Amino acid sequence: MNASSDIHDDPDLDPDEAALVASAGGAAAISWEAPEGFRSGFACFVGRPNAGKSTLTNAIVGEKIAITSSKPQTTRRIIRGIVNRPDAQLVLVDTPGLHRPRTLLGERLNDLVYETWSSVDVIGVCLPCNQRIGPGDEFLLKEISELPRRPKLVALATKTDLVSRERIGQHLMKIASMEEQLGLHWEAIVPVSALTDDQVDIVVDELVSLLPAGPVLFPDDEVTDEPVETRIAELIREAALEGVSDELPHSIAVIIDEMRPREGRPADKPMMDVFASIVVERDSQKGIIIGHRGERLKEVGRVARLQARDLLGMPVHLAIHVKVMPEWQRDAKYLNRLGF
Ligand SMILES: Nc1nc2c(ncn2[C@@H]2O[C@H](COP(=O)(O)OP(=O)(O)OP(=O)(O)O)[C@@H](O)[C@H]2O)c(=O)[nH]1
Repeated sequence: MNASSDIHDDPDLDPDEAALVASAGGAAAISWEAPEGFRSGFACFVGRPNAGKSTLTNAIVGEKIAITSSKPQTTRRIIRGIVNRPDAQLVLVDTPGLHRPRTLLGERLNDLVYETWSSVDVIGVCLPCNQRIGPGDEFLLKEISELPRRPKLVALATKTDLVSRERIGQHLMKIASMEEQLGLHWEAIVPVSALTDDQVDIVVDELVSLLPAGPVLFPDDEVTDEPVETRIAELIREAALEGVSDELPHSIAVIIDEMRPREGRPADKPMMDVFASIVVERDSQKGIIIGHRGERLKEVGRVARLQARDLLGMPVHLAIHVKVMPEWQRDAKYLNRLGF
């Protein structure tokens, strides 16, 4: 194992940051009793890689919680977002994609997927309008229909902004015909574009209508119960994946080595020190991440630092090391260390 390239951004407050810190103190938790007829429960989105699951989750929850990327299969952890309404609380669970396991990591991820599917009340099946429904989608639905405890299903025809109305119509007909073909039942079929925010509210209405009666499950000022360290690790991973070659995404993991408030700062001007490692499998991959004269890593740090600052509501000093851990995806010891 070896470490390299360390980036340190200028930690001084700029006026923007000062404003952010000033406005971060005022949020108060509101608590209320669940009224008669209140519904609560869990939902997740499934679909082929790139189907738009994370983007839809973000559009619904209205805060950046899951990572989105133009590369397939980058959503690796379960991340919950919570929608609070006067009549319901909807907890969204984001799952990794299901794929043929080639490594121990692959097997563990698939187990996680089945576990998540079985534990939710509703599954939203994302079927992008710009791609034909194929064997991959059918495989996924067959797996769901064979679960011992089958949740309710809603079909979501995603990315409607990319195609014509005529094409949307054909796509919806095809989705409807899957009921008979695969012996399943859609509670609803909803066309939606998360990108242009078209029908996102209808998706939420449908999901909520399928939840059981129940109390508030999480305090209503919580957007996600994912530890903040995990969310910052995801932000760094997302930034590191931007614009890198196709073989890299599966080989990247991020560990937050340490996160602590900077000592000696005035109480009204806090700052967070974050020490993180990007883990890759080979020296050549380390080179790609770091880039010529460290330029790429510096950019990764800059992007992730600004997002971490928004998340924490205070300036962040971010130091990133790149480490090589050969074959980490196959090694139980490394996987445990990385939290899988
Ligand atoms: N035009 C358009 N693009 C979208 C929409 N939703 C998602 N995308 C894009 O599609 C790509 C994949 O979206 P994601 O939300 O990451 O897809 P995912 O299903 O979570 O992908 P995996 O994590 O790989 O399983 C990204 O480039 C998104 O910007 C949409 O409604 N319209």
